[in-house]
Amino acid sequence: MASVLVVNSGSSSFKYQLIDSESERMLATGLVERIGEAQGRAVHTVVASDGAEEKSERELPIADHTAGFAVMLDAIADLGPSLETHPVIAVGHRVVQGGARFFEPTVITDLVRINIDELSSLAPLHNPANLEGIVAAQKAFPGVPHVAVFDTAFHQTLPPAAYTYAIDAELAAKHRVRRYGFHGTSHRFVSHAAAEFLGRDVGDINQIVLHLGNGASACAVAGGRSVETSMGMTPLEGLVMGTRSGDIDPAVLLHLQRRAKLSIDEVDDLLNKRSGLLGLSGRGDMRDVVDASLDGDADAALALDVYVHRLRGYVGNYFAQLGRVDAVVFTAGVGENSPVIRARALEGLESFGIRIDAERNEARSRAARVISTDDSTVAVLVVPTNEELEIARQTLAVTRA
Ligand SMILES: Nc1ncnc2c1ncn2[C@@H]1O[C@H](COP(=O)(O)OP(=O)(O)O)[C@@H](O)[C@H]1O
Ligand SMILES: CC(=O)OP(=O)(O)O
Ligand SMILES: [Mg+2]
Repeated sequence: MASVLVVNSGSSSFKYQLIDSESERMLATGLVERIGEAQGRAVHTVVASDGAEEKSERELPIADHTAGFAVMLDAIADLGPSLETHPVIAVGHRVVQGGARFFEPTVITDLVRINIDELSSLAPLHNPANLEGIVAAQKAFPGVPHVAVFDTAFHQTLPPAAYTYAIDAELAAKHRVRRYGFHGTSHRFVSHAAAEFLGRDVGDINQIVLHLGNGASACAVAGGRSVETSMGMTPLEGLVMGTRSGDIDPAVLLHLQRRAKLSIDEVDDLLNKRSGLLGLSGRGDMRDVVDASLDGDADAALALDVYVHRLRGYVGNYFAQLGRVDAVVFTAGVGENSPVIRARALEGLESFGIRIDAERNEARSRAARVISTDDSTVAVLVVPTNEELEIARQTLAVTRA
């Protein structure tokens, strides 16, 4: 039974999944992290057909992504699954920025690699890392097609009114400054899964999808098409995130450069890596912020207030953009696991047709579920995302076409 390898590369880490190409079952998943540091770490989990998981962990220096792929291959050889029984027939890569060039999953040729590299200026934190993963994976699996699946692709349907920044039009066009939107693979997967759960045709309903992970974005999906989303030219715009500020008055950056004498790189680092929940509370992980707030930590409480305030603003905005909303859907780490954030995001919105059922919201489950009351006119759902499965599907679709 053939398999597809899905790779999601970050700057000093990559995550992977091996997925059976017929049954779509996850055969193994893993994480190689702290690449380039004195001590790296690799976690490999084999998933048996009954769902039982066997996890193993190694600490060792991992010089670069190529070395990381060798570590992954060793783990697979030592612990399974057997690549003789499950030969890898294609590799799917998450690529964050596809610009205005890539709207579809794309087989990676030399030219495509050059284009992804060239788009790095529009996603300086993500595309260089994605490319490193591609180069290393092509070395490790030379004989099979490699396919890039772009975070931006689902948002190709944004209307000009949603993707245009109100700045000098010529300058913007010259430097490709516009909103692209991200997390599209997740928004596509989740909006389709939500429609299926509701027994509705995705083309017939309007949804607000809230992808709340480390990175977070909201998406207004009308009839299966993205019509508005909260991330912009880069994944920095929009919601408050683990370490990213989200929306901010651009004049703040100018002020900090002039008055605090921060360099451009320091401002970049501040907004992307030292802001959001981390900047406000000293904690970037939502679980820690919620716990600290329950312990009476005032900074953590304010961080939550700011996070929820921004989120509610986007929900209201997208109600106005869509006119009619059939479902609000929570997904990703925070969206799937935090009843308190879900409740606070939508409390007091009865006049919008939203009523959360407290008991349903608190119930723990890994399956798609409804958390609104039966008389809520808008269905509120929790739908687990699965970007890797979506990437595997799109990868296979391209290679089979
Ligand atoms: N039970 C929980 N309550 C609140 N937040 C949670 C819970 N479980 C996970 N999270 C949060 O989810 C976030 C990670 O989401 P995830 O989608 O895995 O991120 P990413 O894929 O972007 O790395 C973290 O901030 C983590 O704290
Ligand atoms: C695009 C983006 O923000 O991705 P992530 O949430 O994985 O950081
Ligand atoms: Mg994620």
